[in-house]
Amino acid sequence: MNGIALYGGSFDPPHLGHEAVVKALEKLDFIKKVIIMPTFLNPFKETFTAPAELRLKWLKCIFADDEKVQISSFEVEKKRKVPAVETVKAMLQKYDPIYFVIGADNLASLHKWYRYDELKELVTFIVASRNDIEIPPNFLKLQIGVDIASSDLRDNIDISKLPKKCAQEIAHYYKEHNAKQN
Ligand SMILES: Nc1ncnc2c1ncn2[C@@H]1O[C@H](COP(=O)(O)OP(=O)(O)OP(=O)(O)O)[C@@H](O)[C@H]1O
Ligand SMILES: O=C(O)c1ccc[n+]([C@@H]2O[C@H](COP(=O)([O-])O)[C@@H](O)[C@H]2O)c1
Repeated sequence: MNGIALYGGSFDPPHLGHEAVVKALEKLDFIKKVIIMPTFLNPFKETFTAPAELRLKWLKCIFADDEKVQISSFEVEKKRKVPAVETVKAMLQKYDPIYFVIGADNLASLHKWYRYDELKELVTFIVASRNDIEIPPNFLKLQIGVDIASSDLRDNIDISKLPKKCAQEIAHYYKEHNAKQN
């Protein structure tokens, strides 16, 4: 079976940092496909700004011409918080091995993820560098140097930090739904 990178995230909104992670993954010769998995809601979060269906649509638009990328609606369709271990078990029915991709900021809470001891036996983690956070040597490291965060964009949308495709639509949505401005 083929090895895939499973890249989960809120993508609220998707930005150039996410695109850089995907492009870097595509350069790895052991990755045949990148599956982007937008959350309905991150298990550790209580809210989102853009609804899941919209975030899913934007990701499909951004990566429409990228044959190595697939956007999965698996978690969005569940309409609830889905722990990574549940998604991974479902994806393992079709793909093996699975490389689970996270940004380095997620390392601090990784041990608190639902059934982490089980999850870590099922996948190999690839950790994208971010903000000089140290990545322990037992993780595969992906060098990314894009200092952009969705939380900043939700506060202050900046079209130059969004992937070109669909940038106008995404920017328009966050301008309309910015809690700080409204
Ligand atoms: N600029 C970046 N460089 C490297 N990894 C990133 C970057 N932005 C996001 N990631 C990683 O991609 C995944 C999805 O990110 P997410 O959708 O949460 O965006 P975010 O910018 O981290 O959002 P927020 O600011 O709300 O935390 C996470 O694992 C995150 O750590
Ligand atoms: O499984 C868990 O308990 C768990 C807890 C927190 C985050 N995650 C996953 O981490 C990924 C990144 O989330 P985010 O919100 O930082 O983009 C996403 O796929 C989440 O479902 C998973």
